[in-house]
Amino acid sequence: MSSASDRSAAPLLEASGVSMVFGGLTALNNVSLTVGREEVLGLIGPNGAGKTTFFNCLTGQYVPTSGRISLDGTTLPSDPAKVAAAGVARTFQNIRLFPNMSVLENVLVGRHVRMRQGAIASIFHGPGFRKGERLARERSRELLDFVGLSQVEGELSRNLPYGDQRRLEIARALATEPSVLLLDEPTAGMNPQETEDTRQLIFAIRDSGVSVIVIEHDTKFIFGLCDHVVVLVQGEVLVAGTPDVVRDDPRVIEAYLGKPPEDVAGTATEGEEGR
Ligand SMILES: Nc1ncnc2c1ncn2[C@@H]1O[C@H](COP(=O)(O)OP(=O)(O)OP(=O)(O)O)[C@@H](O)[C@H]1O
Repeated sequence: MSSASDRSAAPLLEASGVSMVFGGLTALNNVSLTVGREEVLGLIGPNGAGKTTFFNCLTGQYVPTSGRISLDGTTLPSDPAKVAAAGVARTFQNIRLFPNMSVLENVLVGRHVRMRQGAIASIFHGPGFRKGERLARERSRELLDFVGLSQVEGELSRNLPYGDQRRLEIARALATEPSVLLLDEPTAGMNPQETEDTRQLIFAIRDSGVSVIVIEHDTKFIFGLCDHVVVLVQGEVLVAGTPDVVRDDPRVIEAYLGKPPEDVAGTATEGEEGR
């Protein structure tokens, strides 16, 4: 039997030998990685490397052809609702808010993953239901405060500026009370200030006790953010390690980035600020 200290030393999320084959195309081949508690892991790689497919396997959207994914030692089911309830939340490459719902309502949608109202209470809006709704609103407002959107809780989400829509997606994902948050290109299309704000928000999420996996093409952002980085190329792990190790690996520079090293290098010290 494992003790509590054994458990806290063990990885929070573990993928072992995950492969995903679509017809004749191997999108993922034997991918293994771990994510620790309160860790930010970066997942980088060229277009078509399999990054989003890997997220889809983690969240139960895809059933891997082979391999195992576990959270806190328990194998995750291939069912998105059950995976969300187990503690894995995500945002998408393209924003998927409910455009005609308010900012607060969008977060409440995420919150409902955690609500345990009985059918009778829901139908008759009894005291249990009303209390649950009140608590859900309170928690949703806390999250809006956390991401800096308290002032606009009544706005329709479609009227928010782009960067705020991305923050709202993160608040909605956090409303499910995840232990691991998956962010798919959270800074795509952002200006430098929004990108920096997102970096600080991810540090704050980590410090609140949630592990984060981030897919990004902006390697400078990744190297300045993450504790560990995994490089996927053609569905396989090419290199994994700390930002320093990954940035200096010639295979990463040649095989993945094909860019001069000075374009690849982020500053290692940037990543240490958040700790
Ligand atoms: N549902 C699917 N059916 C068939 N092929 C798929 C499916 N989903 C992904 N693929 C293929 O798997 C490969 C990996 O795609 P994926 O979107 O995971 O890459 P990615 O690393 O996220 O790329 P990008 O950086 O461009 O988003 C691609 O060749 C893609 O066409």
